[in-house]
Amino acid sequence: MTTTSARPAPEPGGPAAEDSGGHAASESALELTGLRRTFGDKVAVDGIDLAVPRGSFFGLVGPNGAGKTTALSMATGLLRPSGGRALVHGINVWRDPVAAKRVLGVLPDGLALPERLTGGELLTYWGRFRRMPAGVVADRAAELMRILELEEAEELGTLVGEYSTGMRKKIGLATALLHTPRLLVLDEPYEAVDPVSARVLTAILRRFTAAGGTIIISSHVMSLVESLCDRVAIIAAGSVLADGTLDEVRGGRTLEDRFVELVGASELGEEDLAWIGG
Ligand SMILES: Nc1ncnc2c1ncn2[C@@H]1O[C@H](COP(=O)(O)OP(=O)(O)OP(=O)(O)O)[C@@H](O)[C@H]1O
Repeated sequence: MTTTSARPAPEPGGPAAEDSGGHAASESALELTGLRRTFGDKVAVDGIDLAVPRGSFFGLVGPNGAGKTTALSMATGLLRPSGGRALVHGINVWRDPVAAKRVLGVLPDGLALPERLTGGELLTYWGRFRRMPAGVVADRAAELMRILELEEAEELGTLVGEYSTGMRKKIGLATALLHTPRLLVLDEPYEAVDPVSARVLTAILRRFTAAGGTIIISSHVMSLVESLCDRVAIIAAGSVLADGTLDEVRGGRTLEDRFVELVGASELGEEDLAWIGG
């Protein structure tokens, strides 16, 4: 297990030990160095260092407001860091975003989707946007829609704007998978997804890592992270409190116990909310 230390944060796109192709030779699928983000006086992410080995299934956990979404958004080119660096397979996300996004599949928090397209149209648009051959896009889109049980909605001409929250999650995941990324970064992928679809999602994600891909998920469901992930980081107040293999971080306890121990539990006192229930 490691803990973060306060080290000076390099600037986004700053110097790195890079190869002749301009990309750092890295064993990590994702490497964050001194990554930092402030909003006014608020420090959302406080110079975190994190390395996610290739082929791992990595869980990022932390309480509400810990900085998970902010960190993942900076790591995937969606939010510009105030300082520090993010490398995806050795590619600097903020210096070479096009190359980085080629190997990245992202399911962001609160995904904004074109509302006036059907799911199938969205995948077609997305595939063309990524310059994929039309036939490949059509085949993959049809397969993803079938496996994610969005086929019926497609046949009815349901627009993405009419999708339920779980359906939006699923079509978002399909867009993340379509171009065969090497690193999937999924913010709360299971949120609002029904149990049957969750099983399908798990099978897809396991197949992805079995084929050599790397996955990073954020989640509040500790049992889910324990069952899926081989590596975990616990973050709170913008800092990494622990990271390592699941067993290193748990230290012989459950992940939830370790989480509460590190983050601190708030107890409900006898006098609190005395008015509840009349
Ligand atoms: N656009 C923004 N403007 C101002 N503050 C922000 C903004 N985005 C995030 N924050 C603040 O940064 C901190 C980290 O937020 P973030 O959304 O990254 O947390 P999180 O760990 O993903 O939380 P949750 O588990 O509740 O989704 C919070 O204090 C939040 O209020």
